Amino acid sequence: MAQKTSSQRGLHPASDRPITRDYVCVSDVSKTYQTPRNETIEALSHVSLTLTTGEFLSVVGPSGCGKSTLLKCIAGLSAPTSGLITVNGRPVKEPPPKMGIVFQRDILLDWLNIVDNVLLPIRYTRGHNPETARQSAMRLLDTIGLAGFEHNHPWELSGGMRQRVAICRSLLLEPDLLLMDEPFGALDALTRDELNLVLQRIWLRDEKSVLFITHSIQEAVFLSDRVVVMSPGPGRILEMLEIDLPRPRELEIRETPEFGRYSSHIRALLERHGAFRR
Ligand SMILES: Nc1ncnc2c1ncn2[C@@H]1O[C@H](COP(=O)(O)OP(=O)(O)OP(=O)(O)O)[C@@H](O)[C@H]1O
Repeated sequence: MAQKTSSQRGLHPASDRPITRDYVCVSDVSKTYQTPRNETIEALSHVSLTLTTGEFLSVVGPSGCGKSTLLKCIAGLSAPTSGLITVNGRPVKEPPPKMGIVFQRDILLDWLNIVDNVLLPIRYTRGHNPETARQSAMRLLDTIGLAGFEHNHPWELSGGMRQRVAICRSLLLEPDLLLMDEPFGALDALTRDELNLVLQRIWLRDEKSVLFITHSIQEAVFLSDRVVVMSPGPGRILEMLEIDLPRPRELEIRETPEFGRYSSHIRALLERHGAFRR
C-alpha cells in the first residue's frame, strides 16, 4: 500500500488520464435537523471532501451517520446548516445542472412503460428533442441489458431490472455528476455483484464523477478510486482511503490479499469508532 499511487503521479487511477480538477468541493459542512417535536439532531459535523472530475468516490459508514444527508446537500435538495458546497465551481443552492441521481428505491412510475420511465427527465426540463431523447433511452436500455423490455411495465421486472431502469433514467441527460444513494442496497447478493460490474463498465466508458453511498465495505472497495469512511452520527470523516487496485476489476479481485487489506482496514477503523455495537 506504500507504493506510489496514480493520483500521486497526477493521473486518474482508473485510466491514467490526467487529473483536471475537483468537481465537487464540500468545505466544513455541518447539518442539524430540527424535528417537529423541537428536537435537534446533529447529522453532519464539519465534513470536508472533494470529488475530482472523473473520480469514483464512495462514502461508507454506519446507519444514521449522515451519508444520505451529505448526498442531499450536494444534490441541492437540503441546505447545510454551515459550510459551503460547490459543484463545478458554483455554490450549490438548488439541484446543479448536469447531475443524475439514483436512490435505493427505484421510484419508477407503474403507469408508464420502461422507456417512458427512462424519458421522465425530459418532461421536466426544456430544450430536448423527443425523438433524439427516445433514441438515447433505447440505447441506454440496450447498453444495460434491457433491450426488448422497453414496452413492459415496472411491475413486470425484477428488482435488479428495475434498478437498471433507474440508472438509465439518471444517465439520460448525460450528467457529468452521478449521485447514488445505496442504489443496490435492496438487491440480493448476486444481482448486486452483477450491477457492480455494470456500473464499473459505464463509469469506465463515460468518465463521470460518481459519489456512491453504501453500507457495504466490499462494494465500496470494489468500485472506488477513494473511499470516505464516516464515524457514527453526527457524521465526521474518519479517513479518506485511496484504493490503488487495477481496472477494470473482476469480482475475483475481492479474494486477493490487497483487497482484503483495504476491507480489513476500513472494518477495523469503523470498529474502533463504535460502529458495530454488540
Ligand atoms: N428530515 C430529517 N429530519 C430530522 N432528522 C433527520 C432528517 N433526515 C435525517 N435525519 C436524521 O439525521 C441523521 C442522519 O440521517 P441520514 O439518513 O443522513 O443517515 P444515513 O447514514 O444515510 O443512514 P442510513 O445508512 O440508515 O440510510 C439520523 O439521525 C436521521 O434520523
